[in-house]
Amino acid sequence: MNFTKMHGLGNDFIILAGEQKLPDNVADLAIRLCNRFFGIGADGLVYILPSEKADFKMRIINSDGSEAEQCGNAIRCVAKYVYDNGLTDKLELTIETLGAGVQPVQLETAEGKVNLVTVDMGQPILNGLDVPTTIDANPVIGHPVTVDGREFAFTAVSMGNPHCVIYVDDAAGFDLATWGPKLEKHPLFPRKINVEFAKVNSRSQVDMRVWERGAGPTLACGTGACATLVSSVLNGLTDRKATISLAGGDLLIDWNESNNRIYMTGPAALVYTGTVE
Ligand SMILES: N[C@@H](CCC[C@H](N)C(=O)O)C(=O)O
Repeated sequence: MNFTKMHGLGNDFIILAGEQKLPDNVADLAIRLCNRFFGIGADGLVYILPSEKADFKMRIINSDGSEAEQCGNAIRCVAKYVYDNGLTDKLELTIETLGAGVQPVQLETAEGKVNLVTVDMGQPILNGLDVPTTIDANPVIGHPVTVDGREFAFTAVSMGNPHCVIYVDDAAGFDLATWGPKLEKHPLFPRKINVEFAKVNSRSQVDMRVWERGAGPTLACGTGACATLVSSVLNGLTDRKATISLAGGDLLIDWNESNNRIYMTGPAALVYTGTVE
């Protein structure tokens, strides 16, 4: 198999293109290829497929073999891949996702290659049962969740995939490994959840660290950055446009007031191409 390794702010992916559909053994393949010791190593396996509704379709399989509905960093990598490899010459295109519909994407190039991508990530889902959580409220803001005797307050947001945002005193120093997996699998979250730990520094800048459903601690999460901005607006902590600073770098997130849509701008990068059996 020919593959391309790419990343969005260090959230890294194995990109496979040229297939017509996902193989039957896609979960096993993702687990094997994403393994950082016995495989190529990545947070997820991404397929670029033909679409009947959009220019391209993207499917994202987490490193544990579970399929996610959407991935903000991967969609930027897909956009760069298709342009840089001559599969399209459009600087404005559409990409179909499993759980967030068809998403319009704008590309910025430097020396003929894509370096910055803005994605229309659509409208956030705030109804608790739809995120999904087990909480029948709309929106779910500052709801308590207790793990091992420690209580956190979370705000629930779906960007096609589920997120809970928790405010902490020190996001960069937060103990993700202890609390992340327990929150990810808490019974309040029937399809598990991506967990963002955020520290608001000003009305236009937030530090965030993430424990991802199906992938663990990653250096960045695009949908998580969108969820963090939405949560921060709902909690009265930031304006509708802010920089979300992740371990791998910054994303600019803009929640448009007139159409309720979220625009994410950030880089995408090629690491290398290769072949694997
Ligand atoms: N890293 C991603 C999200 C990938 C999917 C996630 N782990 C899930 O299971 O929902 C992003 O950049 O959005």
